[in-house]
Amino acid sequence: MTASHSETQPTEPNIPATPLVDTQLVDRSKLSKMYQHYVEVKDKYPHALLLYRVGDFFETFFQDAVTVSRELELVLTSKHGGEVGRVAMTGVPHHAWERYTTQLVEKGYAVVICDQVEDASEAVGLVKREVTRILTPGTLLEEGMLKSSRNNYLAAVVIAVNHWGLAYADISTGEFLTTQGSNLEHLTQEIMRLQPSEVLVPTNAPDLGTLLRPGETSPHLPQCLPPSFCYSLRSQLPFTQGEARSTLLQKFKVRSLEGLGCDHLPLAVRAAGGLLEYVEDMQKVNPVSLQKLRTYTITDYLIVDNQTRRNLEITQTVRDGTFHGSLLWSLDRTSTSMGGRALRRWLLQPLLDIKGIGARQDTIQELMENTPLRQDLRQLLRQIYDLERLTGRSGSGTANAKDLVALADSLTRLPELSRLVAEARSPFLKALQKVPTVLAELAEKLHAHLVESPPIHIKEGGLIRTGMNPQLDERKATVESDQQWIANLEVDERAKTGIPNLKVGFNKTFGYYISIPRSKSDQAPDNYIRKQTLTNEERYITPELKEREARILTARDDLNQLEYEIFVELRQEVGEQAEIIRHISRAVAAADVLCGLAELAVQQGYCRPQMVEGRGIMIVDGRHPVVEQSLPAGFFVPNSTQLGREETNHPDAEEKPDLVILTGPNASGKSCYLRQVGLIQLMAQIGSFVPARLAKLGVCDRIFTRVGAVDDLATGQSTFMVEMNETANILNHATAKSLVLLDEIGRGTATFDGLSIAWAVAEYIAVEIRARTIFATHYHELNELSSILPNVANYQVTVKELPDQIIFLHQVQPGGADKSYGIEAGRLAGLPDTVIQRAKQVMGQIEKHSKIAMGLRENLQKDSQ
Ligand SMILES: Nc1ncnc2c1ncn2[C@@H]1O[C@H](COP(=O)(O)OP(=O)(O)OP(=O)(O)O)[C@@H](O)[C@H]1O
Repeated sequence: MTASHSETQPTEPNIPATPLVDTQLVDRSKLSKMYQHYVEVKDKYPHALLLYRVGDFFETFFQDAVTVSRELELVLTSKHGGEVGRVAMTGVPHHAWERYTTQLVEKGYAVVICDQVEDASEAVGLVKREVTRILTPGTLLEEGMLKSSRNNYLAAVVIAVNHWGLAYADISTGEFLTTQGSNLEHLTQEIMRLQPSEVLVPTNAPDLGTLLRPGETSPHLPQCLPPSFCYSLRSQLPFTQGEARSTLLQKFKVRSLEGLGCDHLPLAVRAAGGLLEYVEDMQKVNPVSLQKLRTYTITDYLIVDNQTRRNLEITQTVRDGTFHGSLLWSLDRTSTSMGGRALRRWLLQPLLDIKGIGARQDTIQELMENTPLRQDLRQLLRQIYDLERLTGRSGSGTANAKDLVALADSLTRLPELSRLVAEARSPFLKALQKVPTVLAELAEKLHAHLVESPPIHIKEGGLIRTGMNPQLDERKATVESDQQWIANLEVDERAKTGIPNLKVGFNKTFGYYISIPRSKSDQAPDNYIRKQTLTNEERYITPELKEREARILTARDDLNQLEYEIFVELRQEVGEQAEIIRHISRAVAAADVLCGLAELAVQQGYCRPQMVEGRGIMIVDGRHPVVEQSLPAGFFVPNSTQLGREETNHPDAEEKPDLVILTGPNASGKSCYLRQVGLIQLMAQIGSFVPARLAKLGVCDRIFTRVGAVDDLATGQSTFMVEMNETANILNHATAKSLVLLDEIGRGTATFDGLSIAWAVAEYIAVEIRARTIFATHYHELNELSSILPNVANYQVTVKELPDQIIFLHQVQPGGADKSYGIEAGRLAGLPDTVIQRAKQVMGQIEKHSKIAMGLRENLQKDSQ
């Protein structure tokens, strides 16, 4: 398709550019027709970048041209816009729009695609154009724009003083959930967990519709919303109770919200209703099918705050933010994208409910014990494509024929899957035993209609098999006979003219033509009309050929059109079954996660942790799941853990401390041990088996970590202030059911301040909170606490000291380290000898005069008398 010539003035990049760049300031009456239309569309989408199809390009003008050229590093040029003169312009080839748009959307822009909807060659006057797609970071459907391994969430928040409602949806998979809470800090945490691509915020801002890109601020954005996301400022109206309620009732065709579980949650309703309205608004261009709204409660899950998620490197490493080296990386043995996404969701939302954990464990256990079942299942799962997203694209009318074939192939695997698990006993496998017959029928129908390997384009034919539709077959026969006619023509004309290398060819400009070498052109018969002369050939047409051509092209267009219509009908049928397909997809995803975890448990020798209601954490020979996989087999030194003193009348009321003071030289393995305990607990609460010989774990309500010292330059806070903020957060929120992992506290200030704070924090946790805690420190003075408080114990990571080196044993043993080896580490690192000697001298002096520990003990004993 090309635009009519009058529309595409040649661009002249070298012209000194003072082009017009603002659609608001331009005298519209002086714009040529196409630009007038452009500006009209732009008016409707003032906050999005408008990409406008002109010939083989998507072009953008005025202020958008400046933005697009800056963001995509494209040349900014200009074009004649009519009497007004030149307007700023930049463009991208039409076939590459997805690639360029992805970059813009990733940078936080909304993009509107205005495409030509009629063939430019047939257009009378201005080519007809319409908005065919609106893309915002949270409403993507295109396969190339989404990451298969993670959900792409659109969220909406409603805040009323200290209370909040949060809804979120993944348009590509249909997931739609809502919740509400009464602590704004929880809202922040929940948004951080979800990492939404776009968050809708109702405001009374004057610039409604604005999409704030990550880091951009607005006085209309509530403070509790973390700045690292895209926020879309929306009108308040759809978020009001009345509007939101009726949007939900209408959408889900229910009389009351009771069935959706949110009738008593007004803020959750408002957020969900507002989100739905936004999606429906988009839907005018691209329909989206969302699943039925589900309501959840954040306190039903283990709370892992952002700090802990980062410190425990759950989805990415701290050092360089990569997936490789994260917990998710080490656990992921899934076979499908749906399973990969589900595992990520589970890891970010571990369970509290022992029954729920048990159901997952039972499934893993069955799959571990039944190796053939596990292997066959993994084999079969690998043949299942992304049913969730394929269904989403079908429902929204963006799936192509290849997508439907992939979907049909995957649906065909489901009955095989259910036969495979027919004898299974565990809950997640049983869920696969019944596959609705309608899906097998649908798969059969799709396979029967669609050719095995259809083209990507759906309007150019070649999609539907012969024998499915008599009218289609008739049209195919006509086209085939026409093609045969053309083929015969070449043979006939060669015979007639005696020119052996005469050919019949086709191109877009001239249609069918007869080509003769120039040397033989004098032999061209009289009825040949010369159309084009090339270096070596002459091209002709004949009236007969042209007549036939018109017929052929019409017949082909008719055929393609009918194929397209049949395809769209099939696609709609898939869309109608979206709910059922997605239901089974969720079951497949869960089985895939568990099958992967079973495989992992077998490969790595994990054990099934016994989950209990009490506070005890008992791990025998635990290992760090990631470090272990990064080291050669057998190199990781396992270590055990005992934490969580039970009430004295409890049968398990043995000598388990609540708080462990962990000391040991630099690089001996303190941090590794600390994280290992957190990761084992977290893995256990997603239902996974754990890297240990034996484990008995009381369920935790929250895991807190305070690790390392990183300057938070973004918020301008010093290392020490970050540390204190994080510590304050822990002390204010931890409970006796929490697990607290502290790696160094008080190091960012003067030694005595630091030590005093560390001491007081440890004491407060052990005495007031009684959270299960491991406190790694270089302040050996803290070892004194264990002689004062009964629920504190000392552990150390041991090393072997040789005359000129230290051997790291990585073994955690009872007792406090009596030496810090810091000076030794400095010597090994190459500090000059004189500095080392002097340091030893100074240390000797300090130790001689230090009465910190003794003084504290005396005071505390006095206090307790
Ligand atoms: N149990 C173990 N088995 C084998 N190697 C281990 C073990 N624990 C730790 N390591 C190795 O030792 C390295 C140092 O461990 P880690 O960072 O935990 O030390 P650290 O005591 O916290 O040091 P620092 O006090 O300097 O922070 C790790 O990168 C890891 O490769």
